[in-house]
Amino acid sequence: MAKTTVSDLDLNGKKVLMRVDFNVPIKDGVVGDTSRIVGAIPTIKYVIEHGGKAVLFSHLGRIKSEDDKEGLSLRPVAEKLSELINKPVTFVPETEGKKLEDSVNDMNNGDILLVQNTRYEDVVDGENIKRESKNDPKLGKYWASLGDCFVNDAFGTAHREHASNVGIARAMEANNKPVAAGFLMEKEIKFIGGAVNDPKRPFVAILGGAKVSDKIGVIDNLLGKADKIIIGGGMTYTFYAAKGYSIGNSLVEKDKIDTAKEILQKGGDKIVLPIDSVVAPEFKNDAPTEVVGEDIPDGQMALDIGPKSIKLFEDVLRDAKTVVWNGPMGVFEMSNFAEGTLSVGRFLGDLKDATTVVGGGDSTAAVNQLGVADKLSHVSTGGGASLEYMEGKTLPGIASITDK
Ligand SMILES: Nc1ncnc2c1ncn2[C@@H]1O[C@H](COP(=O)(O)OP(=O)(O)O)[C@@H](O)[C@H]1O
Ligand SMILES: O=C(OP(=O)(O)O)[C@H](O)COP(=O)(O)O
Ligand SMILES: [Mg+2]
Repeated sequence: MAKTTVSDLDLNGKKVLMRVDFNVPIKDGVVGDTSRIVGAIPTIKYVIEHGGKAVLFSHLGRIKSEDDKEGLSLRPVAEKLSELINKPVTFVPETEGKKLEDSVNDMNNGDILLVQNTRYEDVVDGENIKRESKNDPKLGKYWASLGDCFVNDAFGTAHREHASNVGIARAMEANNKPVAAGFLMEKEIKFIGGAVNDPKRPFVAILGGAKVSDKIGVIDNLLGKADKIIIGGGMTYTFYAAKGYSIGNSLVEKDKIDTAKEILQKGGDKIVLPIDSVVAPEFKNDAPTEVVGEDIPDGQMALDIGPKSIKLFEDVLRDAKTVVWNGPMGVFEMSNFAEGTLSVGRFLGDLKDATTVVGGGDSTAAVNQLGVADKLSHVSTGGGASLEYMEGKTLPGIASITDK
């Protein structure tokens, strides 16, 4: 890679600002899947073992109001990191101010500090101003002023142009301070880059999850590359709406229905949609469930693909030689809506002679829950990031790392 990496830096005694992607599943204050934390540990260890002071930044979830903040504190992640790396981790519950500055200045070589969720800066005094997510240059400049160099190891966030990745990098470069990639970033770029260049065919992409408007655009590009594109999960119902099916209270992004129509027209029978769904009247694991066909009844929401869809998808995947999967097939965090996701994961684990790539914070959690991660070719910490990288897009998080 023609990018500066952490091993090119002089770290001894330096305040090393690091962007990591610790956007991990948390339920009732307890961290679920730890892949993204574990993934960043080699770089963190390298920094502290070379005498650096590691100052970590990450986002967690999406903050739209003051009420979102408490449940999206990074404190449980600091505790989990400390347990996994077997060292104390200082957590600073603020994203700016004297306490943060003093805490950084008080660090000794080899210390680790985690700053509060960078998206706390999206809502200031109750106003949703998106300082972090819209990359307010003043914020990047402020954070950059806290350190001597910047290491970006957040591959999962590389498709975002935010203050805590691109903003810090630009401000650092403006002051002639180094900006480098971490080892996870390096590893992901190497693998994802090769995964779909000249793929062995049939090449099947599976797209699900909940980030419909983010990821629907990728399908258009994948149409030119993949032999089949399976749509599942929350992505399904925007396509159902485009086909004129009723969708009840299922997840839908209305302003993407036209995009879905265009994709269906262009893709023809390349696009494979679920033919049945598990529905419930409420977003709750103990709500009564029912399997329905392509029309979702009023008052019901579709929370998983049904058994016929699982069979259909398996038939499409059976001969595949390359499979790329991002986004769960249902709300797998609730056991009654997990079967679709777990079945697809199991099937991929058993596919013979195929390159299988699974990406995304939540999809990774699902394959780890199943214990099939070892049977896959690559499990990526990035969902949206790996999809956009495969499309051949320049990811802002990567572009902002200094060229060698
Ligand atoms: N039918 C559905 N309705 C609502 N949410 C869904 C549905 N299917 C999947 N999801 C949700 O999608 C989320 C994951 O989506 P996403 O973040 O795009 O995937 P990844 O993290 O793997 O990239 C999960 O939290 C899951 O509960
Ligand atoms: O979890 C993430 O992406 P993913 O859900 O596509 O795997 C990244 O941390 C990016 O999060 P964002 O989509 O809220 O910017
Ligand atoms: Mg996710």
